[in-house]
Amino acid sequence: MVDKKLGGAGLRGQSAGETALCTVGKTGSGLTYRGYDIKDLAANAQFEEVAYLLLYGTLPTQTELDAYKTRLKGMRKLPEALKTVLEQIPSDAHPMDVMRTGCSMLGNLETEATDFSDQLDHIDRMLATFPGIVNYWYNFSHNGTRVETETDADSIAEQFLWTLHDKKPEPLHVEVMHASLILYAEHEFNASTFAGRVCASTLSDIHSVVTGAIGTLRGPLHGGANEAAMDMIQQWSSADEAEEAMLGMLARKEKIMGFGHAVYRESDPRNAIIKEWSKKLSEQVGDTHLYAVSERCEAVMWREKKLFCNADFFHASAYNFMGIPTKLFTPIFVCSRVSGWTAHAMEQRANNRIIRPSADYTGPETMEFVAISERG
Ligand SMILES: CC(=O)SCCNC(=O)CCNC(=O)[C@H](O)C(C)(C)COP(=O)(O)OP(=O)(O)OC[C@H]1O[C@@H](n2cnc3c(N)ncnc32)[C@H](O)[C@@H]1OP(=O)(O)O
Ligand SMILES: O=C([O-])CC(=O)C(=O)O
Repeated sequence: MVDKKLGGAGLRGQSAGETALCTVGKTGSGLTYRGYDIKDLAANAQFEEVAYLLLYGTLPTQTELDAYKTRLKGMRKLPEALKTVLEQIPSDAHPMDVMRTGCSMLGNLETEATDFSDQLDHIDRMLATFPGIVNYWYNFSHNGTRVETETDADSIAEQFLWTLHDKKPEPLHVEVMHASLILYAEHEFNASTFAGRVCASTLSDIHSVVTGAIGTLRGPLHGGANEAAMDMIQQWSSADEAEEAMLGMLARKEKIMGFGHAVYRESDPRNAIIKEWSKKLSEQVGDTHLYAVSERCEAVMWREKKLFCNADFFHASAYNFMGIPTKLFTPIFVCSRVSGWTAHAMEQRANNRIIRPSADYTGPETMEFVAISERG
């Protein structure tokens, strides 16, 4: 991975526009949001501070943060028509599809003005409702209960866990969720953000931007990797078993989810942070093997392939230790990244030209048209 080639297919390494929101790998393995190092943000900030930074341009003062959190708290109620739709979605649906539908339905009920003058209201509403949307559906379809989304939770981090388990979560878990949401909030021109920016560049509405981005994040090569990593590591009951299985996967040239990155060359700075939280949670729950398995996977991938854990890998064990069902992992990513997606949409709108690149044609040269009756 150290000699990663930045070129060729996938627009790798090519600039596709400007942003003032984020740098990825500018200093090798660094990540900054509006100039602030991810390590400082994850260690010291709440997720709402980071969302405010991305959406409103500066870190909030204490008064601004308090007002912002109060505003978001007041926006958690789900419209009855949205609840009705969520209740129709079967329990075996993928929660990312639920998020996609939930976002789209919200856009039908609360449509953005065509001059975008209320864009921030809709963005804040999505931030406030997304945890409730996925967990309302989850609880209804899995437990037959209609969970209250207007909770007393102090933050989006707490709101996610509260609406999932229908009770006030423990402080350590809320702290981990803040860090996790901060780590996932923004990442320059990643696939889902780029999809969102393409949509925004057509002057489409903010719910279409986010719906498209959710569909793009869903895939296992992007946000879906945290779930795929969990499915993989939970098969193994010891580090030795994990190592043997991984060597087999590598020999068969299988992709190992949660490793590698399109931009970083040597490490993903988010990994060390979530890994530390995973370790702490592992000790808290008395885990006997999952963290050890994860660490061995990391060592084997580096030793064999010089591939490193990306943000997703240790998120898998961390979320698992907090009792979060695997299929809800990527929706948490949505609850966070909606801040980055929409900050990019606003940035695109503020200086817009439709995104429409060219293609290198590889099809046949001029063909003579043959009438349908004469085709063999
Ligand atoms: C939050 C996020 O979205 S982070 C990304 C989450 N996605 C994953 O974890 C999925 C697994 N990882 C991958 O598929 C890739 O590493 C990606 C999609 C993240 C990046 O893709 P690319 O930029 O095309 O990868 P890159 O050019 O570094 O690949 C170099 C080589 O390493 C291999 N490689 C890269 N990642 C992996 C992996 N996880 N497992 C096995 N081999 C891998 C590639 O197949 C390629 O081999 P080749 O030269 O023989 O074809
Ligand atoms: O930047 C990317 O390609 C993927 C990624 O890590 C992210 O979106 O967080």
